[in-house]
Parts: sequence; C-alpha cells; structure tokens
Amino acid sequence: MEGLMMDYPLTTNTILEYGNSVYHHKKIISHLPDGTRHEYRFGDMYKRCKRLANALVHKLGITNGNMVGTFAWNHGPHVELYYAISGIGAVCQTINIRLSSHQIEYIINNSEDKVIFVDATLVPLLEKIAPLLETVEYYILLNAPKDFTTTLPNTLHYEDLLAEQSEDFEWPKLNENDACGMCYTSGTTGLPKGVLYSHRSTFLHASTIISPNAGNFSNSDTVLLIVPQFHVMAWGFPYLCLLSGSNMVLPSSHLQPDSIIKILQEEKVTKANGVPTIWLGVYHAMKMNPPKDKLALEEYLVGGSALPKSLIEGFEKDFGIKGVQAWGMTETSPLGTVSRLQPKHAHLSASEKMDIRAKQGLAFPGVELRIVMEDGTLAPTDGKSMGELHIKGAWTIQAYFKTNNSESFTEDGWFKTGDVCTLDEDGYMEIKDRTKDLIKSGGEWISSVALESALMAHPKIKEAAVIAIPDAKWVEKPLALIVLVNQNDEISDGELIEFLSRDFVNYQIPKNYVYVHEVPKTSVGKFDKKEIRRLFAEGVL
Ligand SMILES: Nc1ncnc2c1ncn2[C@@H]1O[C@H](COP(=O)(O)OP(=O)(O)OP(=O)(O)O)[C@@H](O)[C@H]1O
Repeated sequence: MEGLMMDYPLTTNTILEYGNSVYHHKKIISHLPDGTRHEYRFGDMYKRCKRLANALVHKLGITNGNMVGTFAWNHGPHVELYYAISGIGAVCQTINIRLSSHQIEYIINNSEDKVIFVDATLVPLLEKIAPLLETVEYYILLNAPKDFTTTLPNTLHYEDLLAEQSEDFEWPKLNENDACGMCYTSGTTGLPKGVLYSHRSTFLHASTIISPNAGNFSNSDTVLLIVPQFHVMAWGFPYLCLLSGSNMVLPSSHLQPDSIIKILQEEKVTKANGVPTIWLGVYHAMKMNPPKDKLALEEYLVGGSALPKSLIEGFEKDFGIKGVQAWGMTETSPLGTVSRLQPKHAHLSASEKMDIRAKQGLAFPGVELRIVMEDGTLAPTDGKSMGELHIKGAWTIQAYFKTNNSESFTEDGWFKTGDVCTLDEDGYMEIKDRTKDLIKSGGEWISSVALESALMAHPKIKEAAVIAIPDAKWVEKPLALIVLVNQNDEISDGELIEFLSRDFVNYQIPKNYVYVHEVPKTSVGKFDKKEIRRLFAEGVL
C-alpha cells in the first residue's frame, strides 16, 4: 500500500551502528581469564568489529549463512564476535563450555561450524575432540600469549588476525528474518537442541527488555553480565547495552560470590543478571561479611529458576537491593515474562506485594501466554488452575534446528514449554514446576518449586532442592536436599517439618531430608534435578 513506513531491516548491524554513533564513549570492561582488567569504548569495539568482519570474509572464507562457533568466556572480543559474525550474514553459534565432551562434539558437528574462536584457557577441552570435528577449518585463539602451544590444527591468534585487517568494511544488506545467532538447550533432557535466533527477534527482544516495565536499563547504568555469553546470548544483554547506552562489565571464568562482590564494588555496577544460585551465594557472602560502603547495585534481574521470596526480601531489607524475577527459556531468546509491581498494587500489604514479585510475571509486549489443562481446555485466569504454559511471540521458537520436534508445538502455532503454571486475572504467570519435576503423591500434585522457596526462607538454610522419590503407598513423595548457611549449625528434620507446616498441609511436606555441602548444579548453575535423581537411585543420597 502506498504511504507505508520504510522497509528498515532490524538487524544486529543496526544495533552496532546505533551504539557507535550515539554511545561510542560508553565502556566495555572485561575481567579477563588471566585476572587482568581491560577497558575500552563502544567506538573502539566498533572499529575492531570491522577488522574482524574483514578477517572473517577475506581471510577465513566465511560467507552468508555459515556457522561460526565461539567457545569462550565473557569478554570484549566475545562481544565483537557476536556483532561481526552476524554482521556479515553468518551465524554466531555460542557453545556451552560446561557441557560434556560428547555434547560439545555433537553440537559442533550438528551445527557444522567452519571456524571456532576459542579462549586459550579452554583449548584443552577442544584438543580432546578436535579429530572428531568434521567441518572446522580454523581455530582462532582468544587471549592467548604469543608462545601458546596447542595440538589444535590450523590455529591463528585473534589479535594477529585483527591487526592485519583494515577498519573499512561495509556491512552487507541483510534480511531481518535470517539467522544471526544460535544456542543449544542445556541438554538436561537428552541431546541439546539448536535454537536459531533471527536478526529481527534479537533486535526486538533487546529493545523491549530495556523498557522500565521490563529490565529498566538506561544510559545511566553500568551492567554486569553474570550470565555466560555461551548461554542464550547472555540473555541478549550485549545487544541491549548498546541500545540503552549502558556500560558493560564482562567477568570471565568461574565466578565465586566474593569475586562478584568485588567487581560490583570496583566497577560501581548498577544492574546485573544471573540465576538464583548466584544471588543466593552473593547474599549469604554479604551477610557474613557486609561491604563497608553501600553498593551502587540497584537491581538484579533473575531467571533460569525460581527466585525465592525470602531472597528478594533479604536483599531488599539488608542491603536495599531489588530482585526482579524474569522467566524464560533458550527457546524464547530467553526472556518471556518479568514481574514488577504496578501503581494499582500500592495499597497492598508488604507481604501481598512480595507474593506478586515472587511470581514469574507479565508477558513482555510481543509475547502471548496461555495455560492448557490436562483435559486440553484453557485454564481460567484465576491464579489457581494449573496447566502447561504455551507461548507465542516475536522472539519465540517456531522449530528446532535440523530436528523435527513436532510434539513441542501445537497445530495452531504455540510452543509448549513443559512448565506447569497458573495465570491470574491480571496476567501474572506463576510457575509451579517443570512437568518432569512435579511430584504426584496420592493422586495430588506437589510443587517442588514452592517447597524449595519455602525451605530457603529458613534462616539456617542456604539452598534447598526437592525431588520426587518412589513411595510404596503414595506412589511418589518429596525428598529435600538441604545446604546449610553455616555447616556447623544443627537442624533437625522435625524442625523443618514444623517450619513447613505453616504453609503446607501434611501430605505435601517432605519427611525425608538429606544434608549436603552442595546441591549438584547444571552447566548454567541451576539445581540439577536429573543428577539428584540419579544419585538417589544409586543410593548415594
Ligand atoms: N524465573 C523462573 N522461575 C522458575 N523456573 C524458571 C524461571 N526461568 C526459567 N525457568 C525454568 O528454566 C527452563 C528453561 O531453561 P533453559 O532454557 O535454560 O534450559 P535447561 O532447562 O537448562 O535445559 P533443557 O531445555 O535442555 O532441559 C524453563 O522451562 C523453566 O522451567
């Protein structure tokens, strides 16, 4: 029709160009694997992206649609890879460094990576499987000393590659619906499955999350990306920081609570992301050893598993820092919902407000949710009726890469999440469990998520993970794994049963407790229920 808006493709190049033209002075700070700190500006990063684009095309022979893998920590060069690879029309495929060798080999062969950019400290993991990698032509070493030696074939140093290229590069015109990135699911339920992100979905996801109703990012913020860049593109943060003009802080390698607190202090971080286990660790470390000066941290955005209500309360009361819960999946780019209060909630009591914030929250604009009950009908929006969460939206998967998983999609185009949830009349979604983690005892469902949150509200408990175990009479019953804040504390099963009886009826309360030093975690730091079930089945627990 005549007189319509311009056809302006929403690509990652438009994000990069915007970040460079408006926010070229903003900082990217990397805490590198060797412990050193590196700081440069969006404008410097932009120029290096152009050099990298030249190298990809002219030196490494990458063309439109090729897959290029990254096997790296969080740092500036990894951000450059996000932009330059997708900028030339190829696909940036981030590989989860914490998966098993077998899974990593599967992912690289399945995606047909032509080149892999690998951090020097991670090279040994690839050396083991390199002879099995069928498509890889080059390995490019990141953060490697000049005299670095490896058995990987066809290696080049990243900095050498950039040094020999010019900063002149014109981005090709791209189709916004083409792929720009790919991540695999964590494979907790089988082999990892590839999820392709388009330029358009990436742009819309990042630009929507910035808004005050969502992630609330602005050009006054300094953002710490705790979520690894190999996990769902660090939740889209490397994109949203350029769009919002937020300084970006990128920590490499295994993060411990004390090192996170140090970075929060030194870099005056105002916003951060991460899974709940990270924030549980940070909270208890801060309680044990309170920072002398108040942190600049205003909000931390949490997703990946349920944010316990007690943690939101504790952080806010003790340190004035706000926890914001979001929900998402690899298949949803990842963010699908976020929980924030609205002015209409102002009259509610503190505890009622906390109940809302502890829900997984409202769908982002551009995302639709529905709950389908066991009988196939839609659940009423009463905040009580449970069913499987279905999702549709501008950054939600339509099909897996090279895999026919028709059982994950409905005929009318919804993605079936496998999460058991409720929706209330205001649109707030609450997760009760993942389908595979629900406990069915005597014909009644028990929510492991609700039990975990309640247990973690006990002042002596740091972490609690609940699984179903077989029971002769009730078919299944809950078992709780408990990590104490202070390992020398005394706590009895009876005390915990009594504590839970305030919120749960008898049949829902676990009678079996196992006290451990650490709950097994997945490659992205969530409680690994599959592993806990295996340990129980083998009699280790
Ligand atoms: N805020 C949240 N509260 C509770 N659960 C959450 C939250 N955010 C995410 N989740 C859970 O995480 C799941 C998505 O996780 P992700 O995409 O990282 O895959 P995974 O579980 O690690 O691996 P796989 O899909 O291979 O099993 C969601 O389906 C949901 O069960």
